[in-house]
Amino acid sequence: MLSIQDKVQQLRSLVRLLSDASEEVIQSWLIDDALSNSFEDDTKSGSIPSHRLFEARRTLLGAAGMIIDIVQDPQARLMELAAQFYEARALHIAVQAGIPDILAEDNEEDGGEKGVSLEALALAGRTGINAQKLGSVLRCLCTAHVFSEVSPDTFANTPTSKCLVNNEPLQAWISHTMGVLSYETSRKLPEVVLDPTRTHSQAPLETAFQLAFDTPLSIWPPLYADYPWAELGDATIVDVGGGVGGMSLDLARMYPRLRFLIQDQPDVVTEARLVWQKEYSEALNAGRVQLMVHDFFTEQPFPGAEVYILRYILHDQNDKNCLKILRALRPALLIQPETSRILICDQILHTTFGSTTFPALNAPAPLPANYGDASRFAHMWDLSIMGTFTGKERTVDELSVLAKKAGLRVEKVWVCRGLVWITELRLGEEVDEELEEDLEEAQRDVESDTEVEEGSEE
Ligand SMILES: C[S@@+](CC[C@H](N)C(=O)[O-])C[C@H]1O[C@@H](n2cnc3c(N)ncnc32)[C@H](O)[C@@H]1O
Repeated sequence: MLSIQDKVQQLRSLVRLLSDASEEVIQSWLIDDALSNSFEDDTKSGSIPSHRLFEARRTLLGAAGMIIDIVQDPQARLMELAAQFYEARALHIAVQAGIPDILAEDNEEDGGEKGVSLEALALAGRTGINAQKLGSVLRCLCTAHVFSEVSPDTFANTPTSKCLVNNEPLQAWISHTMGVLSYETSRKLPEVVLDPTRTHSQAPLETAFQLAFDTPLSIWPPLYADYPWAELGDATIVDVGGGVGGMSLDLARMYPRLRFLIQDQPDVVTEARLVWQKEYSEALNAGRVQLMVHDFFTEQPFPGAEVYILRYILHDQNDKNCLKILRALRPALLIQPETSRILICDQILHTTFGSTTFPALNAPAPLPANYGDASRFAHMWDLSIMGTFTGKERTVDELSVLAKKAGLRVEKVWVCRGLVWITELRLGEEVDEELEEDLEEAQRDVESDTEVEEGSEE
């Protein structure tokens, strides 16, 4: 329990941090504006902030989150947290009803300042939603700055909701990926986490997703600026479990010298070929891009490449499967160990305690080591993954352990200015797999003996 003096000191130091970080943000805005690096664009999702702005923003968010925690009444804060899904539901509804687009359409000539009346929004040809209920939904979101009530019962877009206008991918992500898949999955999460049997299951098909959708099936649902791709010259990139090659397609367009080999399961490779024929047939016809069926749990058939990408692969898998995937890749690094690398592209989960292996990643005190509020989405996403795949987002310390067990090592964490970072692995010391398996088996024996003994005492 903090003494009043400690609280006073903490709050003062956080407010100073907030003020310094705000000044950094202002300076970045002014520099961007002077360089006419469209200020408007910087408020839109997807644009990459400067390193300075990225750092200042996460410091600001982390400090603001801590200030709220210190200042708010704990019971009120917990109640707010417990009910936060209503805000998310309001956003799902507003997007599903097409509110941002309607507000933009009706306000084209006056730049959106005047707003649209609730009555007009509720019309059958627009949303057809009861005006009073729509008002409650929109006011909930106004409170979170997503829309603004510019005069009584009249609403307009804000810079935040403008980001949704004509933005089909983001609208689909909010209304479908989050509003249906993740929301329904999250409803079943307590049933899995609190169930004495299900809580221990690592089976990919025994998650909250299967419960939520009453299905035995699984689902399979960017990083181009902050890794030195251009320095790779005409290197070959093997996109392991590359899907239809979305990441390779973007990189191939941006870096015309790079070559690609996309590997996936047979059906996906067939679909990938159609996608490439439509999107970038020249690369396919010139042999710059090749497609190949490969099961990533088996030894990599294309050794000696400079880069092996694993994007959104490991976070779908439990530790045992990750180890299999990494071990299957290790022999491919033996041919050119000084240049070959594995790039893991996933969110790096950062805890409030911080990393012990990569302390440079930790935020400076008094912020939580993960920049607190700046990391909230990563942790929510971790729960979403847990509910869907029995996979997990991992910390760099957890990835280091996996890498070591696979005879690899973490060379560097590339902090990309977005949600997904790149963890670069290089060849490490060979691990005696048999010895490792013996040790694991012995450990399992000890654990089961202990369970029996505990059981017999009861
Ligand atoms: C979440 S998707 C990621 C796709 C791609 N890396 C991306 O970032 O867009 C996972 C991919 O792994 C592929 N996959 C699943 N099991 C596989 C296996 N055993 N061998 C190869 N690919 C596999 C799936 O078909 C899917 O394309």
